[in-house]
Amino acid sequence: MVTPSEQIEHIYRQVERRNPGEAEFHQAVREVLECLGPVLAKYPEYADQKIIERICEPERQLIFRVPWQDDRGVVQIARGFRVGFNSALGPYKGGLRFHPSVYLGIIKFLGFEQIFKNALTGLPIGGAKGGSDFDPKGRSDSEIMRFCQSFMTTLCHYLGEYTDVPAGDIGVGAREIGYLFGQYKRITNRYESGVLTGKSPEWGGALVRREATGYGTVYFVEEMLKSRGDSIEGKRCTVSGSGNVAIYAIEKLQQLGAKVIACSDSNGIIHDPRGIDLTLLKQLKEVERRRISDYTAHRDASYVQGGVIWDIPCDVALPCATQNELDETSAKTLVRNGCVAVGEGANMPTTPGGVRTFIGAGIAYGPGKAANAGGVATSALEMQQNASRDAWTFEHTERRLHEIMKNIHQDCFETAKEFGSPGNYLIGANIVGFRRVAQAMLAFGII
Ligand SMILES: NC(=O)C1=CN([C@@H]2O[C@H](COP(=O)(O)OP(=O)(O)OC[C@H]3O[C@@H](n4cnc5c(N)ncnc54)[C@H](O)[C@@H]3O)[C@@H](O)[C@H]2O)C=CC1
Ligand SMILES: O=C(O)CCC(=O)C(=O)O
Repeated sequence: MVTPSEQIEHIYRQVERRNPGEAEFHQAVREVLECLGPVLAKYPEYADQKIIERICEPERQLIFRVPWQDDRGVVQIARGFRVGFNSALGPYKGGLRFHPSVYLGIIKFLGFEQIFKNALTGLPIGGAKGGSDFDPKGRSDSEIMRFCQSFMTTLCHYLGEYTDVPAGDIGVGAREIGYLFGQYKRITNRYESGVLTGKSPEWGGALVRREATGYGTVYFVEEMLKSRGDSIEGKRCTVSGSGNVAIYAIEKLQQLGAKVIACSDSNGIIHDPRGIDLTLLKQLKEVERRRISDYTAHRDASYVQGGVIWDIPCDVALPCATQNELDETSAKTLVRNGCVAVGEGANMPTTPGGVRTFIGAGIAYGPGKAANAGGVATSALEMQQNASRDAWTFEHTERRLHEIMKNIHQDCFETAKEFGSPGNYLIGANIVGFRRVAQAMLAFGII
């Protein structure tokens, strides 16, 4: 008789063997699979129908050449990716990442995470991710436009509001979505608003989508603290990154009465004990697209090149930059310094050792697929508005986002309890997301 944990170990070994060299994908799969033992014990039909094995195999994977010309007239060749991982709950949905570190293993880890995250939102969206190893840093506006046009020239054949709906991620914001949408419209001869989300509100985008991931992460942390009789008000917070997710996490933390004392970019960290000046940060990062070190030219704060933000004592830590940015050593430092809550705005920012440290210490740990689901949830709200040719107010959309985040928290909280691990949001999130997808897959038969 093979036990559920032996079955799971066997499946994981198969995934490793079939996807060599994709370390981030292996890490994401292992984390989910390690939570599923009690689920297989309760639902033996999942094993009979090989639901886990099917979920670990993407439904489709596209890799394509993206040739483009730089401002000097030199031809450049990048690689494009789009992985449609699972469409049991709806059309493929997930962002595009433009960053030189992108390869198939990164896109697959992100796409895999997206399956469960999207299921957690309770909205009808499947899981996908895409992107390119194109490096937008230092590129002119016209280079970005030419690259986006070339990228979409190939990708457009695989998209559609009922098929696959990309959005932004690292290196892809409203500017890139504009160029991508323009090219899609030109090639297909269709003004298909619902084919991309994260659009500008002037031409079909949802208000609050820009803010949604950061705001949602803070709402999730607020719920975790509330469940422990605590609140965000007055907390000292550190937020890594200074991109879309970080900026709007800082905004919501400040609105709720917290003080954010540090943020970062890939070069270094800013420590501003009086509290980050958000107007200045937005001007530097969103308008002027500068490095965060320039903050100190305008304000009395310290900049540490290559510093570790998690060394700064705080009550609440929000990793909002990139995968594996918070390791076991940093996790131990945070716990030792009295940190009571961690909310992952980024995807898989904490290494497995770091996650074990947080859970072992009993602090409130909100895993990315639950805590940062507000971004994709608001993308689904953007799709709703596009489908009904409607545009909701900021207040209405933010209220919907807030409700969704509260529901995600509640579902994770209750499910962790149901499976014997109260307070463990990692187990709660993975089981809620997995069970929803698994039930739909069972209903569809072997496809
Ligand atoms: N944009 C969205 O709606 C969503 C984004 N995410 C995740 O949030 C994270 C951040 O994404 P965005 O803010 O959209 O990207 P972005 O491109 O707007 O910003 C990324 C930020 O991270 C910083 N960064 C990158 N590597 C770093 C490192 N090693 N150390 C410190 N800082 C570093 C960059 O300097 C930049 O400030 C990513 O993990 C992304 O997958 C998750 C859910 C939705
Ligand atoms: O809004 C979306 O469709 C995707 C957001 C995303 O890429 C993510 O949740 O990591």
